[in-house]
Amino acid sequence: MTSPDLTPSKLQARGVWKTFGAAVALQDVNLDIAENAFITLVGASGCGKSTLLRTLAGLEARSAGTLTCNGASIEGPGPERAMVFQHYSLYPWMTVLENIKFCRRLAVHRQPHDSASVEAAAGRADALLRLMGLAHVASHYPSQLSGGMQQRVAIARALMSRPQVLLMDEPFGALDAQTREVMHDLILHVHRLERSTIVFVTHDVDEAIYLGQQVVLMAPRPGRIHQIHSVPLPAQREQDMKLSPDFLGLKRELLAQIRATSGMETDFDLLAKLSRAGSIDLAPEPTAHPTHG
Ligand SMILES: Nc1ncnc2c1ncn2[C@@H]1O[C@H](COP(=O)(O)OP(=O)(O)OP(=O)(O)O)[C@@H](O)[C@H]1O
Repeated sequence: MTSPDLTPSKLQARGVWKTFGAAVALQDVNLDIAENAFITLVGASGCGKSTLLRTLAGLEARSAGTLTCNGASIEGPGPERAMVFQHYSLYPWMTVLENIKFCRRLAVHRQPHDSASVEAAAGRADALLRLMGLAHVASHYPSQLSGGMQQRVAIARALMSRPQVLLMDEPFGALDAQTREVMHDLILHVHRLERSTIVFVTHDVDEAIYLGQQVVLMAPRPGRIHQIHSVPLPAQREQDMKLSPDFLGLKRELLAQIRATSGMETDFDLLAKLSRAGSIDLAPEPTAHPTHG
């Protein structure tokens, strides 16, 4: 993860802390994210994944340390960084196309613009509609779309201003398993095409491995980076790879680390404990066979 000094990181954290009163959400976070990387953040609930993402977005101020994008200190949101949330946050009274163009419209109002820039924006919106498979619903309203479609609109909207960095907070968390798989391949395609740097938060270890070139495993109380794993899979992902020994080996290791760092008990641990306490008997009673005399 650490880049040589000659190729500066796109995003860099040095000694970053974030506290909420007595709670330490981030403890001494150091991270280098290279340009065009796809990084996933995974870990038990409360380990600081969202807080780290929000500080990178500039939505949350850090308590200590330095955080840079392109070498410049992050002191708030910026046009080079876009965020996608789990809940689609679309404007219900706008069509799909209007939603996608909306952020761009805000930006244009801040700058002098000419017909060429407006035309370029229209071309970009059309290209994103096609890329995200939304061309046939351009004039629909969000309530007429499935959850997966709504999230595609939210991603297209985030991409409209050509951000260099896409920060995604459990964007597929509310989708069903099949839709998630489609979205995984779509976001990998978007990453290849747009050449953006993506930081993606998830609870789901399979999702973290399938999408990430590197998986940053975080641990709670205090929130911190536990270990950074490189994903030993070919760059061009295919769904079948989820059954490969490399995938399953990393999955096993990540799950064990999440359990160990969170003090989480599996259902089996809990059953074993109850059994030892005498509250439950796991061993089946030997069945008494009727004797036929
Ligand atoms: N605004 C806030 N005020 C107080 N405490 C907060 C706030 N935001 C986060 N925290 C605390 O900081 C810690 C990290 O929270 P965070 O939401 O970043 O974790 P997470 O790994 O994203 O969790 P989850 O996976 O459950 O979303 C938690 O203990 C949380 O309670």
